[in-house]
Amino acid sequence: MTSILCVPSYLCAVIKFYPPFYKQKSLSLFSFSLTGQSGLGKSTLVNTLFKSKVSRKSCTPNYEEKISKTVHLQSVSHIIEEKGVKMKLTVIDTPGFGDQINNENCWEPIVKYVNEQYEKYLKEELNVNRKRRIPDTRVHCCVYFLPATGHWLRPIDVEFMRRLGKIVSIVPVIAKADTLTLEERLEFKQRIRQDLQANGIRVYPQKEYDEDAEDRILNDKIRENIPFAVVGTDKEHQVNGNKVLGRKTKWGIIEVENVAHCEFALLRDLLIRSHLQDLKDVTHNIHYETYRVKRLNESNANGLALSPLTLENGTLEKSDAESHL
Ligand SMILES: Nc1nc2c(ncn2[C@@H]2O[C@H](COP(=O)(O)OP(=O)(O)OP(=O)(O)O)[C@@H](O)[C@H]2O)c(=O)[nH]1
Repeated sequence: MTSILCVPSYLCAVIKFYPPFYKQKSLSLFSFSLTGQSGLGKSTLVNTLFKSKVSRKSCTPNYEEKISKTVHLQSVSHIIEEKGVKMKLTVIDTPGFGDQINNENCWEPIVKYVNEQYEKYLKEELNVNRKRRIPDTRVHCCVYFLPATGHWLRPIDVEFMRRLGKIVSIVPVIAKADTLTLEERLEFKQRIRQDLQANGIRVYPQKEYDEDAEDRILNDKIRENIPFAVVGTDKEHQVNGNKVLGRKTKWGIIEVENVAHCEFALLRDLLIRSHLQDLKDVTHNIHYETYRVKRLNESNANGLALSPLTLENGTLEKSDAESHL
C-alpha cells in the first residue's frame, strides 16, 4: 500500500489484529492505541511496526462524537496486511489532545472511548441470545508517547497515565529517541521511572499480575527497560549489503530493529509477540472485570437495568466515563 499519511493533529491509533481470513471466525483479536501529542511519530511507528505503509485516504469514519466545544473525536478504520495476517487499523483522532492552553480534561475522549468498548462488550455479554464470540473492540493496550525532552514527565503525561492506567494497560515510550545521546537516554529513562513511581502511575506489566517466578524474571527485564526508547521510520537503507529499516542521522544510520541502536524491537515483541495474550488477559480479567463489577453494582443499587445508564446512541455519558476512574 502507498503511504498517504496526512495525519491530522493529535491522534490515538487503535490496531486490531486479525488472523488470515480463511481462519477468521471472529473479528477483533487484539487492539491497542497510540496516544501522544502531534508530531511525536505515532503514524511513523505504525508504519514501522508493520513495515507496510498505511493509507489513511481509503478509510471511512465510523465513530464521531462531540465531547465538548473544543474537542471533537473521530475514528477511522483500515485493513492492512503483514505476512498474510490481516489487521484492522482504526485511528481515533482527538484534535485538541494536549494542545490547548488549558489541557484540563484532554484525556476525556480517550477515557470515554475505552469505557464505551467495555460497555459494548458488557451489553453483548448480558444479551439473552448472546453471540458465541463477542466482537471485541476493547483497547488492550495504550502506547503513550513521551517527547524526548531529557527532563522529567510533564504534568499532562502524569495526569494522562495516572487516569488511563486505571482502565487500560499503559506502555510508555520515549518518542524519537535518536534525538538523545545514549547517556541522555539512560538518564531520561531513569528519571521517568522515578517519576512514575513517585506519582503512583501503574504501567504494564504490573508486578502484582506476574503469574509465577518465570513470569517475574521476564517481566522484571521489561520493567527495567521501560519506557522503551523508540525510533520509527518507513525508509530502508543499505547496511553491510543488507536492506534495513533505518533513520539517517549525522552519526550514521540508526537501525530501527537493532536493539543496540534503539528499543523498537522490544516494544514490537511485547505488543505482538511475547505479551499479546497476556495483554488480552489483563484487559479481560482486570480492567474489564473492574468495569463490569462496577456497572452491575451500580445497576443493582439503583434497581435499574444496565441500558438506562447509557445514552441512546450507545455512548457513555461523561459522568459514567469519569466514574470508572
Ligand atoms: N528524528 C525522528 N523523527 C521521527 C521519528 N518518527 C517520526 N519522525 C518524524 O516526525 C515527523 C512527525 O511524524 P508523524 O509520524 O507524522 O507524527 P504523529 O505523532 O503521527 O503526528 P500527528 O499526526 O500530528 O499526530 C515526521 O517528519 C517523521 O518523519 C523518529 O523516531 N525520529
